[in-house]
Amino acid sequence: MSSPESNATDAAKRRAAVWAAAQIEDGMAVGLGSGSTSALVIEEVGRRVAEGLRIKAIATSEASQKLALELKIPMSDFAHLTHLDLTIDGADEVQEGTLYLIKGHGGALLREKIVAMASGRLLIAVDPRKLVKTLGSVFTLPVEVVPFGFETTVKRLRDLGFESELRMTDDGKPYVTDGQHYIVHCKLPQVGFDAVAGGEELKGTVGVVEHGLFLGMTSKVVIGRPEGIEVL
Ligand SMILES: O=C[C@H](O)[C@H](O)[C@H](O)COP(=O)(O)O
Repeated sequence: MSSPESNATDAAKRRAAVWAAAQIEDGMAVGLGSGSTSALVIEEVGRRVAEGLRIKAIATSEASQKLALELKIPMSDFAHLTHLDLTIDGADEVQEGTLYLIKGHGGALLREKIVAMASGRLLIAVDPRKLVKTLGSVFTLPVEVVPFGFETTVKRLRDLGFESELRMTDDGKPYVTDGQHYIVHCKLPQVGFDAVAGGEELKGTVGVVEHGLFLGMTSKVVIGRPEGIEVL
């Protein structure tokens, strides 16, 4: 049985998701995010498509693509669309003030970043637990790495000062992303961490494909609250 707390979180996610999906206009090219909040967005988009909304969409993960197809959302790809009007996605952490994000705990950060970068606007839908004062205060930072020589990449990340651990599945194997890479979870220093400089350092590390810091990319954040929604 689900707890009152998880029911409240689910309701908050749904409220944010419904508001976010309502921002899509007829004729738009839309990026569909990944994770549990994005799944609610996709459900709502599917409902609107069934009612006649005409859009083309690109998904940020195999799971979101599958759900969108089941709901008969017209899906496209970057061979046919070079620009998206709006992407709606979730986040693991949203830093108050800067709207900097940590993303990727669902393992989808690389495609999410590619889709967000191709998008005119990035709308993030979250429940209130995702708001933080300091990035990394609740979640680690997922960093996507090439499997070959990942041991050496983890060592380089540790040498940079990040406590780093390879993400494993429940059956003890390395977690593999949709792009066939591994994920390393890095602990962000909680004092004096410069997200922009840190992001550049991570990006410049051999073996790193991408990291889950989304900086200066967010247009708006919608937070589902018990009494309604709040938009930042
Ligand atoms: O890789 C996963 C994504 O970045 C998700 O958007 C993020 O983990 C948030 O997921 P959820 O809405 O399930 O909390």
